Amino acid sequence: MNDCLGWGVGVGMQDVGGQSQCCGEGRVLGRERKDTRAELTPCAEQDMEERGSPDGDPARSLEQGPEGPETPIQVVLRVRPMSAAELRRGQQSVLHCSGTRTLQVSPPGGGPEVAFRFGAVLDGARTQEDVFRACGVRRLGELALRGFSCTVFTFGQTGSGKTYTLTGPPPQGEGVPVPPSLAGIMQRTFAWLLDRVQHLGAPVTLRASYLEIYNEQVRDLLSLGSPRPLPVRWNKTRGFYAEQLRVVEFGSLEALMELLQMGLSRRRSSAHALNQASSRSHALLTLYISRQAAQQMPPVEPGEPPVGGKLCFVDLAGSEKVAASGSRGELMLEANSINRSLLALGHCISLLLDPQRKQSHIPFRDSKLTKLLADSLGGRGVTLMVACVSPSAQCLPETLSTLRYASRAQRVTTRPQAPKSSVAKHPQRLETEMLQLQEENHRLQSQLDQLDCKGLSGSRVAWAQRNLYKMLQEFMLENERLRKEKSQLQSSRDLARNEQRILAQQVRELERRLLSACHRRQPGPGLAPSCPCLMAPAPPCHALPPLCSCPCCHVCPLCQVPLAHWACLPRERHLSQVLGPEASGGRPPSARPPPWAPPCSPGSAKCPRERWVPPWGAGAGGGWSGELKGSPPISHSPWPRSHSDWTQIRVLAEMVTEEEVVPSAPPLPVRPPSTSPGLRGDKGREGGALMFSVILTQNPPSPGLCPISEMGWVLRGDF
Ligand SMILES: Nc1ncnc2c1ncn2[C@@H]1O[C@H](COP(=O)(O)OP(=O)(O)OP(=O)(O)O)[C@@H](O)[C@H]1O
Repeated sequence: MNDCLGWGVGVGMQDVGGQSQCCGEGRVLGRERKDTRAELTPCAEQDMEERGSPDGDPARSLEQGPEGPETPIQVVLRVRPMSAAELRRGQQSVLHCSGTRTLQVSPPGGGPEVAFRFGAVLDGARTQEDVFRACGVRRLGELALRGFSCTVFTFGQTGSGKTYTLTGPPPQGEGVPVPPSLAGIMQRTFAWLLDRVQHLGAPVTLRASYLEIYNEQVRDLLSLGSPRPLPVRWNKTRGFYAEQLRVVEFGSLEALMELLQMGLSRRRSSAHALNQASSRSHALLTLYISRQAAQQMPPVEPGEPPVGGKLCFVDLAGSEKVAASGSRGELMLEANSINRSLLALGHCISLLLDPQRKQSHIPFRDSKLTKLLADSLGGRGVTLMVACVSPSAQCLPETLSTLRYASRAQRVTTRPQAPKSSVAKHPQRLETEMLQLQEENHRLQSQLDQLDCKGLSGSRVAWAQRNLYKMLQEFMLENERLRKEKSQLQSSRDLARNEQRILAQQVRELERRLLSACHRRQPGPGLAPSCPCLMAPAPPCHALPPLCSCPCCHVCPLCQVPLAHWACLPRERHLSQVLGPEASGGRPPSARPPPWAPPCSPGSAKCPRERWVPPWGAGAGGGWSGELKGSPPISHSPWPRSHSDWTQIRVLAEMVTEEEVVPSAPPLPVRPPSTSPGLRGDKGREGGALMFSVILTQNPPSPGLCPISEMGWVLRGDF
């Protein structure tokens, strides 16, 4: 039997050496796909056909563009014979091959028959050699020699004959060789390839790698030491690949067979109810074929694929119902891992069927298996799938599942493309590629940054939320505290304003009384003071004769008691200091300095010998700098010259504040300031009443000139 499958990439059987190996009918598979796409088609008797090159030379196809034409995954169905155990149990066969491409399923109990159509259907009577030929693996080998990336993978439930199909039965005992007739597709392909290479007459370098995916870990079956997990990486030129995978160069069939045996012996397998030698991992053996002598080949950069084509054999672990296989413990874990990765593979295949989805995201990254098969399934490879099923009625559900899976897979297309030798690249193309790579690098970097931001923003958001909440709480407490403080300050301010108002009244009253006292001492015609509020004079007070009975005079200016009940105890002291002995009955203030007055030596020029005269009254020798607006200046000096002057100010200040005022240093006036703090008399209200204001600024023109300024005491108000 000749090879029976062909590929739309133009698997011309003109070989690399120019010899024709196989002639096909030249029917385009694209046209045939219409037939093969039908998942359930009426049975149609058709002989297995040889299909050769539809398009001729693949190199010509590649000239059509950067990517080859769309090529469907080829699917061959193999039905193994009933096993001895199944026959013993008297199980029926429910599968019947109808021609070379159609499988009929006859459910037990007389249900409706269903048929599946594939590229080739091989029943249990077919030999290993038949399978090898029917699968057209030699054509794949030719493509690999031309630089294409080709994959053969077996698929099916556990015990359906996948490993048998690819590598033949396991040895029956130690040292018992497997008969050559039972050799699987792989050994046959190896033999063909080595023979082919020998007859090429051109240098070819062959290398091999072998890995398994066991419990989602990639392990190197050809590693020098014990297999250890390998990371799966991706780059643009190579796609997904297992990093640090050992690639072994070989030059003979024996060497390659040894590598195969080495890998098979290392691969994980166990016994369960459905298979005595069940593979517990997916195994991938890859042959790298380079049309250059090893010496001519450029050194392989890390992450760079070996130059040339490749031929990959994938023996998938079987899907398994643990209830049926009776797997427990580790076996069950393995089964779960196997089923998960097969599910991911099936998902990718389903998505690849949708032409629109194919352009978008296919979740190859969902498992190591789909990563490593990404190029074979949806990329630039040429792919053959051998679906294996058991004919037993007991396996029918799994068999139907495999058939549906395979039917879907054969609708998946790839765009085979031969990798170019890096040395043959045109400089301009290299430059373009470099720019593309740089662009991609930037894009990936920005994606990574975004991911970082997102990834970090999640934790940062949580952190910020926690901290913001704490901060908010603190702010609320602070706010509450500030509110309380503010309301306290406001009430203090109101109190102070009240106090200030009262003090102002007191000062006014004092001024009036002082004025009255002065008038009494210096009586003159027509000088009787009139009340600023123009009311009639009030009855005499027990301390001072009130000037009037206006409301502003109803409070004692000294002790703030209503005048009618005035019993001001400190008035004597105040009055004696301010008004002199005539009013208080004691010593005059000038002769009796207050206790805070700075000491002065008798006879000193600065010693206040004269009696203090208020600015509004003529003084003998000293005076206050305050000016009486609207009146001629009374003071001889524009600035207080002596301690007594300041003393009087303090007395006034004390009377205003009702507190003792202690200057920090005695005043030493040197020169009059340009803008001096002072006591200004102002003619205030209508009616010509006298109003005075004391403005004591905190910024004296020169330090030391104003003791009150030095005290930092500021009083601003109307008197
Ligand atoms: N075509 C066949 N002819 C004869 N025996 C076969 C055939 N196919 C499979 N067998 C036998 O069936 C049993 C199971 O086969 P195999 O181990 O290849 O199944 P499998 O699909 O690889 O199972 P698993 O997925 O568990 O590894 C083996 O004993 C094998 O020799």
